[in-house]
Amino acid sequence: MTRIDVHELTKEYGGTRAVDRLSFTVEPGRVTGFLGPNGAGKSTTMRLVLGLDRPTSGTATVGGRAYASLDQPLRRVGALLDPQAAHGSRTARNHLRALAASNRIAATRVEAVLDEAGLSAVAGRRVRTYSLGMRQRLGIAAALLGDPEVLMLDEPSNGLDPEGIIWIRELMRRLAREGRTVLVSSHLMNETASFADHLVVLGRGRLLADTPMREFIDTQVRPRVRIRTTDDAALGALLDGHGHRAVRDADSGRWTVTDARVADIGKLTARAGVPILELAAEEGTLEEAYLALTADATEYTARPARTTTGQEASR
Ligand SMILES: Nc1ncnc2c1ncn2[C@@H]1O[C@H](COP(=O)(O)OP(=O)(O)OP(=O)(O)O)[C@@H](O)[C@H]1O
Repeated sequence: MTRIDVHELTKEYGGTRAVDRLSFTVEPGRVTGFLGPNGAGKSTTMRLVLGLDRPTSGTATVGGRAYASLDQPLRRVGALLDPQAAHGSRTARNHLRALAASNRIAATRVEAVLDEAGLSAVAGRRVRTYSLGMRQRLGIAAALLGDPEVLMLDEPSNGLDPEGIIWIRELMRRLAREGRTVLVSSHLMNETASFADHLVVLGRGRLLADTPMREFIDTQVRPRVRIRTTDDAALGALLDGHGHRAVRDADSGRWTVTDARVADIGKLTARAGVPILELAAEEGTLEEAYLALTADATEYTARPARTTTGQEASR
């Protein structure tokens, strides 16, 4: 089984510390989402793992070895870093054939990955005529070419249409099920939530979290309960009387009780005889959890828009 091991990794560009004493392990058999604000150091870390840059200090290894020392590296590690990497004047098929030949990969793999990426019908076209999504598919096909145990994909959903997004999600899940090591960076939180088992989160080059996804959300987002009644006055008084913080949305008539569990609120309202139309636990989302964690680690933020409270009545 092949792990990616990053140990005390540091990379400085001039005065900028892009990666700062970073240590984590990417395990096989699961998809690890690699998250962090713009400039957090995700791409730099991937480049260091691939030996495309030299670390200032520390190590990054694949299966215990530096990438540069791997024999036939494309058979061990497949990577998508830059979808523009293919030569525009070549056809997609020829681009992959050249890659296969230089890495002693069987030519039959070319047709297999073209098919896998949905590019068979356009494989004879020059890459310069490809859309961003098609280039992205070609980059993923190239990453899969050597049937590698380790895959590192930098924002693979970029430019993909909805069908392509579903494809890449299923592909990553399947690769993990096959026991491969899959590291995927993304800024799309809903997407990441749909495919990642585990998360590594960076902020300003440092490790902010290395945790299973569900645990990450549960520790960052307090539990909430959604509740609707025919007697708002009674419910409001009951929650208030028991020290619960609750907000009622005027449009839907739903209350959201923060920091509460559905079993407790259910018992409370049942005992008090408050009629209930709806009662549900509200799951925290990855986006909420991520924003809570990275609030202080975001270098580049737009001025927040002025928010309006609408018709919410808060208690
Ligand atoms: N070749 C380089 N020369 C100088 N600075 C660089 C270089 N590559 C990256 N950096 C700097 O290192 C920091 C980390 O950049 P990196 O691209 O790794 O972040 P990222 O997390 O991938 O960001 P994004 O989400 O925007 O892709 C940034 O401050 C960036 O400007």
